[in-house]
Amino acid sequence: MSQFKIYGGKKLQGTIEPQGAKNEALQVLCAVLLTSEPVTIHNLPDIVDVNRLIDLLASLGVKVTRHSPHSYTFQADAVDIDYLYSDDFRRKGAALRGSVMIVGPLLTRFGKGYIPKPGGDKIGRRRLDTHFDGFLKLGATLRGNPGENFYGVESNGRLRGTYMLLDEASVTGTANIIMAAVLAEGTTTIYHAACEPYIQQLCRMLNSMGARIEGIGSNLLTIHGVEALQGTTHTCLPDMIEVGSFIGLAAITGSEITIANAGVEHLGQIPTVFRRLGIQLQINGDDIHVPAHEQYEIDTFMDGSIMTISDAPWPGFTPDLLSIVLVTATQARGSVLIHQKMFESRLFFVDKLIDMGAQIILCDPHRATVIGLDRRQPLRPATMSSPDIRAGVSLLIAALSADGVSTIHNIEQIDRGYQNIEHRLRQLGAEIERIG
Ligand SMILES: CC(=O)N[C@H]1[C@@H](OP(=O)(O)OP(=O)(O)OC[C@H]2O[C@@H](n3ccc(=O)[nH]c3=O)[C@H](O)[C@@H]2O)O[C@H](CO)[C@@H](O)[C@@H]1O
Ligand SMILES: C=C(OP(=O)(O)O)C(=O)O
Repeated sequence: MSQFKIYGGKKLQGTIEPQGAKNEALQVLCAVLLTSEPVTIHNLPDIVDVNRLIDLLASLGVKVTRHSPHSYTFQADAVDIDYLYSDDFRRKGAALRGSVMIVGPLLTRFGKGYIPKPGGDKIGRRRLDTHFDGFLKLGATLRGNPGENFYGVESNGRLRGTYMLLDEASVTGTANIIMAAVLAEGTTTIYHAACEPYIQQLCRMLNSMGARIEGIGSNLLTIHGVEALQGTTHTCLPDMIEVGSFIGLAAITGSEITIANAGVEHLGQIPTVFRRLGIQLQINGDDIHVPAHEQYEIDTFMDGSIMTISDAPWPGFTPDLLSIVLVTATQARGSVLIHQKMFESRLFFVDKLIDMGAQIILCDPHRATVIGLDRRQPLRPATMSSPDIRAGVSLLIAALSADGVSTIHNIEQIDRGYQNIEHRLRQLGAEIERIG
């Protein structure tokens, strides 16, 4: 297992550009299975999860042409459905969360879709009920044995459009059901749909392939099924989670950083939430300039009560940035309650920050109160291990702000979602070494 050695306490400076969005990439890659024609995708992040999914597609018989690390053409004109029965598939499919989204396209186009219990971060229970309830409503039947951690759906003939109210606005669940419904017979209405920019982008791509999806950006989607889809070219948006990560990094290290081509119009609540921590953000066109902050002061609510930052399905604040907000708050002036509503085990990493000298009270698995140090004392360097992708980057940010040498183990978690991060941060002046 590899490690980062970080020589922290230095101010950084310069311009950094976000990679393409990981969670969008995982959706649109699965969508290539919906047509036999070529689909070209640009701005794919060169990260472990995306490369694993591309490898899985290739194993399924999809022709993969790599133009650059970020641009590929895929052609699913000879899909090998028998691969779904192989041990290799059980292994590769289980390695990442995003692989679950091959089920919808395979089911609707080939009449069967299977998936081993997918991987991804260990951040609490991550159920798949929404996905499978949706497939069943479209007329599929369950096959396989959930006890064996292998789930399958099959259909005899074309899926049939219907009305469905999702039990929760699951991001990958909505994407999976949309992809199944675009080729179903008749009209599907999905209420309580997730509508993250990832989903909006998927819907735009599918419409450019000939799908008929209405209501994009809302929680009520109407999908008129079509017989077949054609090829297209699609470009992924900048990764909003990277944008938020860089804002937090700039503030806590007191660095002046410009985030170029940040996809500002797609960031939703992200700038507002960081501004509530007292961070100034200057938006110049599509760039975000974060000036060097000697201090930043957490706002209170209008009535003077303590600020709470919590996650919610889009257009609420994404859960994937709460760990970054939390670490950024440790050097602010003032206090904030971080309330992680969606995931049960995503805040446990705060014990590492407490070891580094941060003042945090973990109230329960979902809530932590941060009492900002107002830079009275820097965080202390530490040796730690990255429990999940976002906690990993939060610890990396903490280490960059700490005076001295820190080590982070299990950085494979960070590599899942951040492209060549040490190289990009070194260009801002960070001192980071990868060992192993
Ligand atoms: C590959 C990918 O795209 N992963 C993202 C996707 O995961 P994923 O699609 O797996 O996450 P879901 O949206 O299904 O659910 C995430 C968690 O939130 C809970 N939940 C969800 C919706 C809701 O209305 N109420 C609720 O409590 C679920 O029970 C679950 O515990 O969306 C998550 C939520 O934005 C992100 O953290 C992940 O980065
Ligand atoms: C939780 C995340 O990823 P995944 O769903 O792939 O585990 C994330 O990107 O923060």
